[in-house]
Amino acid sequence: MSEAVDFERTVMQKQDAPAGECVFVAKVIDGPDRGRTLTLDGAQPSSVLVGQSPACALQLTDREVSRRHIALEPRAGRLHLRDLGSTNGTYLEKLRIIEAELSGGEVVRIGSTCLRFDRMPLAPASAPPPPLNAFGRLLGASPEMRRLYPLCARLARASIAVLVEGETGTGKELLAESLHEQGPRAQGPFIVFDCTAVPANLVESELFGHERGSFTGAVASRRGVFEQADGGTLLIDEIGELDLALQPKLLRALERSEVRRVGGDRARKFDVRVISATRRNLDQEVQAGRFRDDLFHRLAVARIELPPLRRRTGDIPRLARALWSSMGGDEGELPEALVRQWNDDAWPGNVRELRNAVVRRLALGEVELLEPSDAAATDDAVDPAGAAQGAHGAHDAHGATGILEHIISMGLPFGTARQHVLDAFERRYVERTLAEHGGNVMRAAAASGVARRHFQRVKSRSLK
Ligand SMILES: Nc1ncnc2c1ncn2[C@@H]1O[C@H](COP(=O)(O)OP(=O)(O)OP(=O)(O)O)[C@@H](O)[C@H]1O
Repeated sequence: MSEAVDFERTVMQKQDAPAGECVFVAKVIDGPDRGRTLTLDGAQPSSVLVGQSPACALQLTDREVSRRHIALEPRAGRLHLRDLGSTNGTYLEKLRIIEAELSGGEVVRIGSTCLRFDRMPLAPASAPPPPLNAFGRLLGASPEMRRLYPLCARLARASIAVLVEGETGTGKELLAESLHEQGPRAQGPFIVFDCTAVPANLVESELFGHERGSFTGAVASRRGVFEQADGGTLLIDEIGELDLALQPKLLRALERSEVRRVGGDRARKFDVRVISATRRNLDQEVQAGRFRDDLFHRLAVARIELPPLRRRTGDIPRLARALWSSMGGDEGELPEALVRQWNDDAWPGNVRELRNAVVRRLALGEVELLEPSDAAATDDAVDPAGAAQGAHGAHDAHGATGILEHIISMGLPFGTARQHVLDAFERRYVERTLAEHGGNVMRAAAASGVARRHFQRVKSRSLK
């Protein structure tokens, strides 16, 4: 392979392929598994794998192929191919590739195996996705979301372990909760454990519980999240962050359906459905030896990958309007121009970021009405760095800077100007937090980290 050209990160894409409903067939045309095929019809819940591991949809015996070598995912008439950090690389003709958009007819080499990818029109018998606009509280009518719903419905009824994958803010927790709510365990508890939310030395006792005196600070016995979730569902969030040393203990607990509290000697049985979620690419984590293959199999009996918001065709305006109404906004008061602007934004924080934008708009309406050109002029003068931000970050900065500029330009004495800024901040903070918590003062106070009475006082003062 001396003549191969290596790229740091390469996205190959043929320009001439027509989009549309189709299936892709991957066929091994050379190598020890010659003749084997894999059909990808887009009905898969997430990307499918090719490699030596039993987790792979196309399992190869080729020793030069990594356990998880490539991932394949049909996307809008093309096949997205991703190398999963393989040892020997993935080659399209002589180019070593990291990612590629295939449109059919390509031959890809992994190890000593050659795969040919053919694209075929979808048989007419294949029905279009059913016209569902949501699964539980997870909204979205894009084809990318709709194709997940039938699987979600089936998984809700089952009790098998599910791994939910997706970027931050794509709704992994909401999906897990919806799976719980739509299934037979709905009456049981839904417990969320976030592997990043507690210090590393406490993760074990949070998961499995502890007995009194088992470590400094263990003043009382405590049930772990498995015991708490008994009869219901446990969401283990950010599973990719779980310390390698703890992974065998979790595996054992799942295999035996029992936990032993830290410092305890009695095994306690549990009846829990486990859903795990991750922002990381767990295939790559397994490949890199940071996540155990056996635990992965236990957790990922089924996999669902939530697409990023930017890939959900038509969902941004729909979600914006639905979120606006659900938070008490009057229909028709969300300006079309703003919805169009949002539709063009990238939303790296996905639905969470869009939701926050809607909340902000509801609470701060008139501030965000600043014309972008006026705001940009002000912003550049005050904060040159602001101009370098992405469209979204810049937009965020304009609101705050706009208020400050406005107050400063009033020519008030320092003390009075500062008081105005504080008043404006308090008013907007209270409005926004209340809007985020459906007007419930108790929950808004808890989210703000202050006592309810204090929050109520600030609210009375600032919203009078
Ligand atoms: N499809 C959706 N419909 C309605 N609301 C959604 C949807 N997806 C996400 N949300 C909302 O966006 C916010 C973020 O969702 P969630 O916490 O489930 O994302 P996540 O993928 O678990 O994020 P993270 O990886 O950062 O933990 C929540 O307020 C959730 O209710």
